[in-house]
Amino acid sequence: MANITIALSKGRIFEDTAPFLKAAGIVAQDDPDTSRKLIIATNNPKVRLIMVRASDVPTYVQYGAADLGVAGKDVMLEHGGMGLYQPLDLQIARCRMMVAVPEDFDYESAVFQGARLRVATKYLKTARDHFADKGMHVDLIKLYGSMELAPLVGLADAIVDLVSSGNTLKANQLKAVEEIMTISARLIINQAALKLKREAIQPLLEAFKTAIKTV
Ligand SMILES: Nc1ncnc2c1ncn2[C@@H]1O[C@H](COP(=O)(O)OP(=O)(O)OP(=O)(O)O)[C@@H](O)[C@H]1O
Ligand SMILES: O=P(O)(O)OC[C@H]1O[C@H](OP(=O)(O)OP(=O)(O)O)[C@H](O)[C@@H]1O
Repeated sequence: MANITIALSKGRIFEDTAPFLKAAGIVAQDDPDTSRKLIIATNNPKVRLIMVRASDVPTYVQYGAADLGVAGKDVMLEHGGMGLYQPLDLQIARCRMMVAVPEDFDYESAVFQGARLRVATKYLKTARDHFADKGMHVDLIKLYGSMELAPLVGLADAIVDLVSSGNTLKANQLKAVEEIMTISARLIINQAALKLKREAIQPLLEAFKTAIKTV
């Protein structure tokens, strides 16, 4: 069997992917949340995990530094998906991409009046497409995290960010005003690797597919 490298990010993607790996007979030898190792061996000497930033997962897989990976739809939309197969929606790390504003901001009126809003986000492509579809002119401000802060300190009128429980919005006196799309994480595969290492990858793919219903 060929050697297989799987790119994951620590935290929820690693935790939610672990049951799928287990279903394929793969168990990590270290916990990435406590270990500083970036390459993690598994019980299978032919399979290793690499731990990268969530938004870097598709890049590692695109260039073949990893054969497989797990990445959110949010990340895939920003990346573009070039050179990648996305055969499975694993239905993990589920959340929603939303537009949010301060609780006392009348978003409907602002949209109706054609106000030019400043929108802070990490998700430039998704936000650009969303507001273009609505025919709205917005000024996008790129941030790398903690978007919820931007409207509180006058950096932006609105944000585009992920929402799950809604607790982060609530804790910062923000409200969701539009859902852009639902988000979940996908298995991604390097297209060349799938052809060259099909024998090793196909059983993994099958195990992941079966596990979607049970995990
Ligand atoms: N609150 C949430 N609930 C459920 N899933 C989420 C939530 N926030 C993000 N996700 C999903 O989990 C993925 C990984 O999130 P994580 O917080 O680990 O990385 P990140 O901080 O968004 O990325 P990066 O480290 O590259 O900046 C996201 O790409 C998204 O698909
Ligand atoms: O609706 P909630 O359940 O409060 O979740 C929403 C929060 O979750 C994500 O951040 P995350 O916890 O991943 O922090 P990070 O982006 O800084 O890693 C997202 O960017 C929101 O801030």
